[in-house]
Amino acid sequence: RNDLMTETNPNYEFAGERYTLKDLRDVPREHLRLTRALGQGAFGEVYEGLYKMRPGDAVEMPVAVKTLPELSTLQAENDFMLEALIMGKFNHPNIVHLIGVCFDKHPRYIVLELLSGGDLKTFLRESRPRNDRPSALNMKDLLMCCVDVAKGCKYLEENRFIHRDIAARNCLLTAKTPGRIVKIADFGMAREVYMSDYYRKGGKAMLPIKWMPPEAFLDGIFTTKTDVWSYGVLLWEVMSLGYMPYTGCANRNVMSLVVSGGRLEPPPNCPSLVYAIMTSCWHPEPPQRPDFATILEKLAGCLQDPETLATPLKPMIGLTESCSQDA
Ligand SMILES: C[C@@H](Oc1cc(-c2cccc(S(C)(=O)=O)c2)cnc1N)c1cc(F)ccc1N1NC=CN1
Repeated sequence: RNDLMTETNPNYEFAGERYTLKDLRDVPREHLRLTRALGQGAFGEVYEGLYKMRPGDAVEMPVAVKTLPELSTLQAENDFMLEALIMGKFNHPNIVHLIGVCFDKHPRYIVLELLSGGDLKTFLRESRPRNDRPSALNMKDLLMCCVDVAKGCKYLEENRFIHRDIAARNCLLTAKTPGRIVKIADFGMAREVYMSDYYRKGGKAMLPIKWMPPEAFLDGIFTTKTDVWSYGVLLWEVMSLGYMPYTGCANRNVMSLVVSGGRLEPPPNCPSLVYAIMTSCWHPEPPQRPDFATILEKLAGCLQDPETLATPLKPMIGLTESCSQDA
């Protein structure tokens, strides 16, 4: 544990305080049982598991375990540790809870609360109305998901933390059934699960271009208003029930489209009040974009508008190509 702290010694500043690894709860490896693989994460496999809180306990707590493979670079080790430090500092109902870490030896583990509803993008795609089954979701369900994510984003904004990768793929649900809560659950510029959403620009880090504002992909400028832009794209993902934004467009086409003022079209049946929030998040001038407190007020307005709530959900049938076809 200490050998990892020497070279780069990733101290972590959050809300004006400094933290290091010793602030994270140590989970004894022998109290952890990995049960099944959930999927490939950015670092290594992610497992579902059971954690015996106290040795004598009969009950075991379901957890998700991110693993770091033994053969990892020091950079990966530190990124992994930093992600644990980041998550360990947050304390909000709409942000995934870090239970602890096992960093005493390889493979290193990050132990998280298990959100058994799975990720938001998958949930939306599974919830699309089919002829044999009208959608199990209504407009209010969708808006409540958006409210949960906005509350998590507001907490990050208040703590001056820039997420850089707000997207449906990085949000999880406590359950698929009503009463579900959505949490922001990945802080590693996650290259989880949806590898294709990321774009390698100039060989540097993979970038989620379709969720980024111009000042970010042109000049590498990231502020809380970057997350506001991404949140607007997440709103579009939710209202389209999990479509890939700018469907069929290559990332470089999206960059030129967005720079020249092009924007995502409203998903079919998207209430105008909701589309208005999206477009306000996509203002070319970052300061002109709303903050998350304002976004929450606008969403509350949508939830009080009968016409908006009464809007039926319809899956995207014929998607209009929103980007120029030329290379
Ligand atoms: C790291 C991983 O964390 C979790 C995944 C699932 C989870 C993910 C998928 C399905 C189910 S389940 C048991 O409900 O079928 C639970 C449940 N809880 C977690 N804390 C994660 C966080 C995200 F924000 C997005 C995707 C993933 N992954 N990583 C690998 C697969 N998903």
